[in-house]
Amino acid sequence: MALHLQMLGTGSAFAKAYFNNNALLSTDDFTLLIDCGITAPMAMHQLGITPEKIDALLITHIHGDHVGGLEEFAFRMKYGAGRRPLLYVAEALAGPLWDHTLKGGLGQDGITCLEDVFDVRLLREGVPCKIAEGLRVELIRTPHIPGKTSFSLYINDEIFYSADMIFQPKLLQQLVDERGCRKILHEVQLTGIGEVHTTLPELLSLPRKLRAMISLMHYGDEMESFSGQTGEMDFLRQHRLYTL
Ligand SMILES: Nc1ccn([C@@H]2O[C@@H]3COP(=O)(O)O[C@H]3[C@H]2O)c(=O)n1
Ligand SMILES: [Zn+2]
Ligand SMILES: [Zn+2]
Repeated sequence: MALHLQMLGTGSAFAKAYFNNNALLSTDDFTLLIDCGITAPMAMHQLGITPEKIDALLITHIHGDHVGGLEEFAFRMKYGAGRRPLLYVAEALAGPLWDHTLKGGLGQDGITCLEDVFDVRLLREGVPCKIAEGLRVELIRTPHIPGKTSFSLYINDEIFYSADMIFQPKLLQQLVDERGCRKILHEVQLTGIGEVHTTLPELLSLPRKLRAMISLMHYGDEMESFSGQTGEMDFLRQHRLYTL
């Protein structure tokens, strides 16, 4: 079954020309939203996508550009559709997501925990989870910021979707050599040092075979000025439909 990708946004955390780097991944009859950032409600509105049309959410880590839209999503599903959306989240993130991010806004009479607004499915690192027919996801813990637990995704045993992460060339090479990875959707920081992200020069240092598999996302407003400077790698464009 073909997998389709449509990015709600392809921007870095503070990009203004692009929405937050959130992805719609769809099979023929199931749509998963990977991350739901601050700008996700507006991006969905522009695309004519209501929360009811999304079958499940999955979050990679707790930063505003990845979870900041969950409050609106949950409220609209509860008071609009009258149901709890499916939320796939790493065991390690479920507690902090409620306690440190959502409780303040969503907490009220009748809503006292994550499970009151989401149908929570806990994911374990390294254990593939069948989310739908033709859609399996495995969490791979990848370093982002010290003390900030973050998970990249290995999808259908062939597609790597990076969370925000510092450069991990050995992981990328290993996925390709040993696990049959054929496509890499990778965050990129185009300017400055890559203290908490992967820089373009780092990705350009990868072997050509890997570069040819990479599409870039989570980039800044300066993206267009880097046209032609990314070697074999292309920029994912927000809202465009891709078949993976
Ligand atoms: N040590 C850090 C921590 C955070 N940041 C910025 O904050 C953003 C949070 O969302 P992000 O997409 O992970 O990108 C982070 C950096 O821009 C940063 O630049 N350096
Ligand atoms: Zn981010
Ligand atoms: Zn982040």
